Amino acid sequence: MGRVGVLLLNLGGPEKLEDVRPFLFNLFSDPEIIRLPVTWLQKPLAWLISSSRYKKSQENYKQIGGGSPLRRITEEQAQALEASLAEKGQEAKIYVGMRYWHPFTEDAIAEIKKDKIDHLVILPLYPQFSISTSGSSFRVLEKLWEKDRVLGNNVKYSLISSWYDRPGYLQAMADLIAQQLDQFEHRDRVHLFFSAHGVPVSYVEEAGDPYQREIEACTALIMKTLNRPNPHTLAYQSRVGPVEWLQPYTEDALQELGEKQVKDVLVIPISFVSEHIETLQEIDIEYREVAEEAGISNFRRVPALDTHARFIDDLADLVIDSLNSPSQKFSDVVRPSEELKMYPQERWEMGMTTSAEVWNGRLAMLGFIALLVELFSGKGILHAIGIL
Ligand SMILES: C=CC1=C(C)c2cc3[nH]c(cc4nc(cc5[nH]c(cc1n2)c(C)c5CCC(=O)O)C(CCC(=O)O)=C4C)c(C)c3C=C
Ligand SMILES: [Fe+2]
Repeated sequence: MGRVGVLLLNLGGPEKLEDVRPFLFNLFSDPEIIRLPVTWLQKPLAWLISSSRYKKSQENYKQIGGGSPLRRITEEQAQALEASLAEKGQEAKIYVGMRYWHPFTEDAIAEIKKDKIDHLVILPLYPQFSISTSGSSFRVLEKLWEKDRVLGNNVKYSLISSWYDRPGYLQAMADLIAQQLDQFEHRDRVHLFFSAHGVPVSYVEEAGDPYQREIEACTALIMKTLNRPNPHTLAYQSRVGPVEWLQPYTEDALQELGEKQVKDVLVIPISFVSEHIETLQEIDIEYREVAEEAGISNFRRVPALDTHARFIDDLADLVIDSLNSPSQKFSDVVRPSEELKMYPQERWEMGMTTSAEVWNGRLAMLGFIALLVELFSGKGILHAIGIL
């Protein structure tokens, strides 16, 4: 098998307040995050949104100590995984590849080439697959493999697209939930509130993103593993922009529980395995306020898995299993197909005619001018709906 490497994929986060704006620019430049009909508009729009959003976003990062803990935690997970693999007799070097901030995926791949890795296991730290997360990182990798002969010829890879149904992951989640439940005075009446990061509805309904299906299956499996009688709800958080996202929204679902006189709520962040801004700021500060105003007096959150021993042990088993079984290719996972429509292609088939392309261009130009006017005047539709 030769030299084995494991590439942990993650989103990345700004480490300092000055990083927030370029981080947001990178994020909104990704066509898997904002799907536009014309590609040339992507960067101007990313510049516009990051320029107008970064101050609000910086305020949130200030509340959690001035930066995202994601790099530190992902590196700790990498170390723990390397140690766990060594204990199981599998030597492997672990690399971290972030999509929108340092250490970037491209830099990790440069290291992998330098270290002459023969077999690379590609493991996203997202339990469930989404076009916007694992899919986007797989696309970056696919392009690198296509472009670079050394990679294409010398580095064999095993691709893991999602792993939300792993027994060790489920058990680790259930253990963390049980530990928190047992700290409530009336533990059987606590409402378990699964909160997943949302995606726009169009990702699921038009582009065929399996994310919602996997989130729902994961919630059911965790409830089964936990084996407690508590009622539960699944809701979606972190909505951005004016389009419809998966529902129910976390804030509405909390309000509804308050109206039903529910007093004890335990929030379980489900789409991510590290603490990050959306657990530390959005849930712990913003949603806590919503809950308390709605009359939920005991509001707690389950901590993220981070380097939980059972979880890391299971990731190590997953890596070993994937080395010994046939792997999917990037093209199996992210090439547009009848079921899964990655950006940009199919949604814009109507744009394949010359006249439609011309009109797309004109409309995009008009839109861009309107955005510039709005940015500088502070008035317009995007301000009215809250995106700027
Ligand atoms: C499974 C997890 C995630 C999905 C799905 C996801 C989709 C998604 N996110 C945005 C917009 C933003 N995401 C931001 C930060 C952020 N998002 C995730 C996870 C998922 N995103 C993480 C782990 C982080 C980083 C957290 C950190 O600690 O820094 C941000 C920036 C933060 C902010 O300004 O609020 C934005 C913006 C979209 C549009 C989207 C799906 C289309
Ligand atoms: Fe996000």
